[in-house]
Amino acid sequence: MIEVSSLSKEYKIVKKKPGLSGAIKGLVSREYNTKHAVNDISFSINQGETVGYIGANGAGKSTTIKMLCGILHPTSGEVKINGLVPYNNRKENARKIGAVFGQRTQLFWDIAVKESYDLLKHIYRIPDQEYQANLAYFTEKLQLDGLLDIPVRQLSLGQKMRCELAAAFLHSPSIVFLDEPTIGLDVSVKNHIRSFIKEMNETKKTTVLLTTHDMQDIEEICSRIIIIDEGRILYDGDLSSIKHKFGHKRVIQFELDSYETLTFPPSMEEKIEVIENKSTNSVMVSFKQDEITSSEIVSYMMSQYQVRDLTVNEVKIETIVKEIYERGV
Ligand SMILES: Nc1ncnc2c1ncn2[C@@H]1O[C@H](COP(=O)(O)OP(=O)(O)OP(=O)(O)O)[C@@H](O)[C@H]1O
Repeated sequence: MIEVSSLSKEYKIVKKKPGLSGAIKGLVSREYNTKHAVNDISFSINQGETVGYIGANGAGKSTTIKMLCGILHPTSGEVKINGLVPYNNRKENARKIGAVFGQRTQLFWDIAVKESYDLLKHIYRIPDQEYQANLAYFTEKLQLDGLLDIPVRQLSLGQKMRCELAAAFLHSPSIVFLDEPTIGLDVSVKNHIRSFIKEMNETKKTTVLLTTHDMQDIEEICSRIIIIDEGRILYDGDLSSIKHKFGHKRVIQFELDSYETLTFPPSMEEKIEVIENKSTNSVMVSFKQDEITSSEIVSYMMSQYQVRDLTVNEVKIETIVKEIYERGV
């Protein structure tokens, strides 16, 4: 379990004075600006939850994750990971958590991947049986065969990220922090990585805290999102309720057999917008979910026309998040 209460982190940034005289004065007396990177945030995450921690560049995501991992001390407030304060118990905390920082590696650059894993086995004191079982499982799931004997520096980005994920899960952590795990990867590797993370959550009940700018990662992995902006929490709740709240517009596309004219009852007509393409017999109906339901529209169309196919398009999470940044919750 992750418990964060009134957590803040300030960075002191030296004010630079202009010119040579400014630089010399700066050697004697320094002035600072204060950056409130994380500003009084509180949340708790239960074992087995999958939470997306999202926000614009510079919102304070990495700073939060670094405090949760124990790398940074907060300026005020507190973090507890399974009852332990991470920055006061770094070693103990490290045994319980796994981390992937998409832009950095925890593998050793010049030695074969398998040798890095062997070192991690010793660092984390992983029992031999557990290590062998995990390694075999990850080799199959992440298709690591053929990569284990290669030095990390020779791997492609996608290969390296698959190896990084295995490294993060090798000691069976109960919580993983994933900071941009799919950055720069092609669609097929992204899918592979997303399904692996989902499977680890479902089978081992690993808690996942995921930071990403790729909203598809969030859609596919997370059931809850926390949105941070300028160090403060803007939204904390499940993905489905925010979609319900903001995803007012839905679109249903119908493919029909040939028909004469398209008509709707007046009570329905005033709640929908219809775009018709007679040449392809396709009809697009858009509507607000709080005014009329998809099933009312679909039932009506099925009763009046020969419907060959239909698709319901959900509003995209990207659109919702953009709207929240722009006008708040
Ligand atoms: N070591 C540091 N010294 C001074 N300021 C810092 C330091 N690290 C981060 N900051 C500032 O704190 C703020 C939050 O940074 P942070 O890296 O936590 O954001 P982020 O949400 O992870 O951004 P990104 O999506 O770009 O990675 C930013 O304004 C950043 O410039």
